[in-house]
Amino acid sequence: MYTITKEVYFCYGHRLMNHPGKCRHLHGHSVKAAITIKQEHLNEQGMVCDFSDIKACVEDYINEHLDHNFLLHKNDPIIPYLTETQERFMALDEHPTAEVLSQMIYQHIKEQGFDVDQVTLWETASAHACYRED
Ligand SMILES: Nc1nc2c(c(=O)[nH]1)N=C([C@H](O)[C@H](O)COP(=O)(O)OP(=O)(O)OP(=O)(O)O)CN2
Ligand SMILES: [Zn+2]
Repeated sequence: MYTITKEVYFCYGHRLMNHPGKCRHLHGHSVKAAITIKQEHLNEQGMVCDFSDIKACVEDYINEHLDHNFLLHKNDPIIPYLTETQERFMALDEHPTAEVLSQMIYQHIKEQGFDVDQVTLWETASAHACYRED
């Protein structure tokens, strides 16, 4: 089994509404997502796939949904204010944790037909979450 990993970088604001500590406050992160694709056999170019194919697969999704966006739980009380002032945000059914964002990116890549192994989201230099299936 071969795997390759492409890193992409973006940033977002969020808060974790039920967090008992500082993360319940509005704050932001500049993050790295590491996307790993797997293949049993290499293609005619000797690759799992081109690194640039992975970037092309995720960059529109990240720019449209995650990058420089405010990622909030759908019950966050700031949503009416952001709506009223026409600020950008995305309301999620789940809390906007690194785990949930990893799963969202994973799902998108899978839907594009890639054999995705895992997505790891580094939310800070010392903390990351990973989503994989199997
Ligand atoms: N399992 C998770 N725990 C936490 C998440 C998460 O997404 N999944 N997110 C947060 C905060 O949003 C933020 O990432 C803070 O993380 P943390 O590492 O606690 O913050 P610091 O960088 O300030 O860490 P220090 O090592 O204390 O400097 C919290 N938990
Ligand atoms: Zn955070």
